[in-house]
Amino acid sequence: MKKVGILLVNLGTPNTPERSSVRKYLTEFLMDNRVIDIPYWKRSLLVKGVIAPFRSKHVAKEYKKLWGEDGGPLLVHGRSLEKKLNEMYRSAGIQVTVQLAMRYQNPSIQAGLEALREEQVEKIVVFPLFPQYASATTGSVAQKVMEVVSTWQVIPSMEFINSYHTHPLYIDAFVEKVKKDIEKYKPEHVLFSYHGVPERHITKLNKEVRRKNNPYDYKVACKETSDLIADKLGLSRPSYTTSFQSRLGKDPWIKPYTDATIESLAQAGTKNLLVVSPSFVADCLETTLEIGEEYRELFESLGGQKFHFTESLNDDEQWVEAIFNIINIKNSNRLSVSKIHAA
Ligand SMILES: C=CC1=C(C)c2cc3[nH]c(cc4nc(cc5[nH]c(cc1n2)c(C)c5CCC(=O)O)C(CCC(=O)O)=C4C)c(C)c3C=C
Ligand SMILES: [Fe+2]
Repeated sequence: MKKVGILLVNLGTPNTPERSSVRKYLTEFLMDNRVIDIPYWKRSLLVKGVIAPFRSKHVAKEYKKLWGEDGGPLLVHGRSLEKKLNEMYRSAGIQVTVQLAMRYQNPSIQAGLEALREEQVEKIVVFPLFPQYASATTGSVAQKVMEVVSTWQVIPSMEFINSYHTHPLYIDAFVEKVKKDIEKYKPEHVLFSYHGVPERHITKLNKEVRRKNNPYDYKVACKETSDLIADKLGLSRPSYTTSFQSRLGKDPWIKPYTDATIESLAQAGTKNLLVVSPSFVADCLETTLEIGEEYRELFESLGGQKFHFTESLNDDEQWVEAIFNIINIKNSNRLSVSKIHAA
């Protein structure tokens, strides 16, 4: 069997929670033309002149709330996941090395790939920690990985797992967590809140892949994930909703927006709400603070009484096993081209 390397990739984290590191992180992130897809000169003015210098103050404060001895939440959860997966392969007697990388800042994709090359792996499986495909996340990770390996003399066999938003093991991992919270809190309504993207991203992508219910259309994919989780929980509409959070800037993002949805739910008399965020497989600023603090305050200010949030998958055993089985090294070893789990 070929020696395989797995590159687990999440979004990124500043090196420290200080404003200067956060500014550097935001600059690298938002200068990616898959994230802010406008001409370079405009993006440069906007990001370097406005967003990074101003936003870094507030974001640094937010990171400081969640920063621990071992770094920010995405790094801490990612390292633990990496360790547990390495142990799982070792105990299964499969020769695999798992490396965590971040698309922006550190540990970098370049360092992760080079560590795998040092291990003399013959094949690399890239597993983005983004279940739903988006050009801004999964697409950007794939582009960066290709940029790095394209400089090598020997390009190993590569597999890009570019979507797993309907994979039963990913769905079940969330179902188990939400089921426990439903039993505990007995919410009247479950809100599935995903990170949003600008509408323009989806329009561009749908010009490229012209398929009904295109699985790479992020909005379609998020709704499919919600429906699958809801179905397994025995929930039916209107007792659950899908919405989109974390928008940035003035352009229209995909709707409905989470804040507007929470407002409507509260105004319609919902008192007990559970929020689940399946686009994040690790807790981070956008879950713990945006949902756990901002949206809680919003709901309560409009008469809501009980606001609950389901923790993400982080390094749960069930999630570790799910990744192990989604990647399925024994089968994937026979393949040398990209495999799409969603289609
Ligand atoms: C145009 C801007 C952005 C797009 C498009 C975008 C897409 C996108 N992002 C994630 C996942 C995460 N984003 C996170 C933080 C974050 N996202 C943006 C902007 C865009 N994201 C910013 C500016 C930030 C930084 C924080 C802030 O300023 O609000 C994070 C959390 C990082 C952490 O906590 O350490 C994640 C994860 C997805 C999945 C996605 C598209 C589908
Ligand atoms: Fe984001």
